Amino acid sequence: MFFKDKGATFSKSTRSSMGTQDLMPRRRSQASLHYVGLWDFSARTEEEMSFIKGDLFQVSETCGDWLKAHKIDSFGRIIGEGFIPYNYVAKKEAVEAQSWFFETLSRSEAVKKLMSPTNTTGAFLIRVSEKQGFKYVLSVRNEESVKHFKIFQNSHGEFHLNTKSKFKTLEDLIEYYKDTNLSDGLTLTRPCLKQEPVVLPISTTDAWERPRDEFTFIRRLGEGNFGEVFEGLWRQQFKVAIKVIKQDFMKEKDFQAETQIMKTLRHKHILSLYATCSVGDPFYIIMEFMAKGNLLDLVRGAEGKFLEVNDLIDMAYQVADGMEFLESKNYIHRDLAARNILVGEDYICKVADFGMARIIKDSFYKSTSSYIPYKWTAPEALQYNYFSTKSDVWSFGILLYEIITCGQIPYAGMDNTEVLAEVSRGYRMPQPPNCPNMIYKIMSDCWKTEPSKRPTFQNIKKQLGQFGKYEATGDVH
Ligand SMILES: Nc1ncnc2c1ncn2[C@@H]1O[C@H](COP(=O)(O)OP(=O)(O)OP(=O)(O)O)[C@@H](O)[C@H]1O
Repeated sequence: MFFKDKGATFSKSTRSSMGTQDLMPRRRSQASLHYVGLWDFSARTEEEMSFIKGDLFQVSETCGDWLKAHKIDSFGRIIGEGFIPYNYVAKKEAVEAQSWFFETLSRSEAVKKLMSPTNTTGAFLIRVSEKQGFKYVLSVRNEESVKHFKIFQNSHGEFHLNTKSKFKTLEDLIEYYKDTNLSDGLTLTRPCLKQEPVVLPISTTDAWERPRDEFTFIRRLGEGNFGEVFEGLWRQQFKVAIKVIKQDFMKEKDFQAETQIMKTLRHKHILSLYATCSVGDPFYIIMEFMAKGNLLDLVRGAEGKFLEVNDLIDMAYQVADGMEFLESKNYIHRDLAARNILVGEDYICKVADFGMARIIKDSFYKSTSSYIPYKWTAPEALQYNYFSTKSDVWSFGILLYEIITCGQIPYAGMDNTEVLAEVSRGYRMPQPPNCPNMIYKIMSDCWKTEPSKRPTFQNIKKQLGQFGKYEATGDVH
């Protein structure tokens, strides 16, 4: 039993199951931090704790996606304890608890959220920017478009859009621009509506290896070299993607080890792996479902025609963000390409299919040339099987080419053998029409023969982050 008595410690089994998430970077002691519930949450197990919006908590520890917390009343007395999902709460009195604060959100995600039919002109949100020189961006709906304003912070900690009007807090800035013209008569009205976050059906104590009968197949989404992918439901309630891999292709002994690592790689721009079914044939890999499918089909299709260069670069930025994370974990993808980037609602892009190369039998992956993505693979990887983060950087250059050309096949008209021969002789694809010089420069740097001369993903992300149009208000900063 857990949490029946106030002050009870977590049971051994709970702790050991948390151990699977110990590798996650988020686990740390959080003694006495106060949190507030943003949504109602119903506990599904004894370890979890139900709460309603507005409830207060003291969080003592973070364990992956869960917080170990005490519920407190307005006098600070403990009235309950258990695990709560991190995305249902925020630090009290912190900007995170505000309805208009959306944390790290890319430009295209902000646009999609604000353009949803539930919002009208003046709907706004504040998002965190990783770009240099400013920390926050104010994104505001203006009829059928969205305007983005940089929020600067001076050495006194004051926030401002221009040099005239400065504010102690972001709340003050928002109140001011509810009555004051931002640009062209635009003022702030209501915060952009937030969607309730999703909680995994898996609890803190469940194992990652799941019985097959927990999954129902809905429809086939596509087929790759090593199996099919289906949209499905987990325990009849939670939408997932199920990758079905035939055992013939699978290096069984590496499967558990590799998927174990993949499960710990949690990042906004990395596709989440939820569970596996590896008892019997075929194997299932249960993943996050991405409503808009793969990036290559998206940029080639009808929606691609409406995407502007800024939107395309924003997608590349998101991929670079995910890859920077894998780079920081020294994790090599080996098959980075637009077909392996998946796109969700709000155009969020996530790097997928990482680690697959390691769980597919070498006889299929290496010696069968039709499975080798020649046009995406760095020369040293093709010739000497030398894969590294820098060979991923090479592939990113090709992916950037695919994105900016809305899905053209790289090295058009050349077959695999010609590509290898030409690239080894120093040939590189020319600058595509409509490709900004700075983007072509990044591509060319990714394709340097000497791997160490190629940029890091951290650097690529920084360069891509320089792009983006911002509005000016009043006295331009
Ligand atoms: N998590 C997911 N959510 C939504 N659609 C997905 C998901 N995973 C895959 N798909 C769809 O299924 C298709 C096939 O995926 P799969 O990973 O098997 O093949 P691939 O990436 O095209 O090729 P391969 O992995 O064999 O090199 C994808 O192109 C994509 O459109």
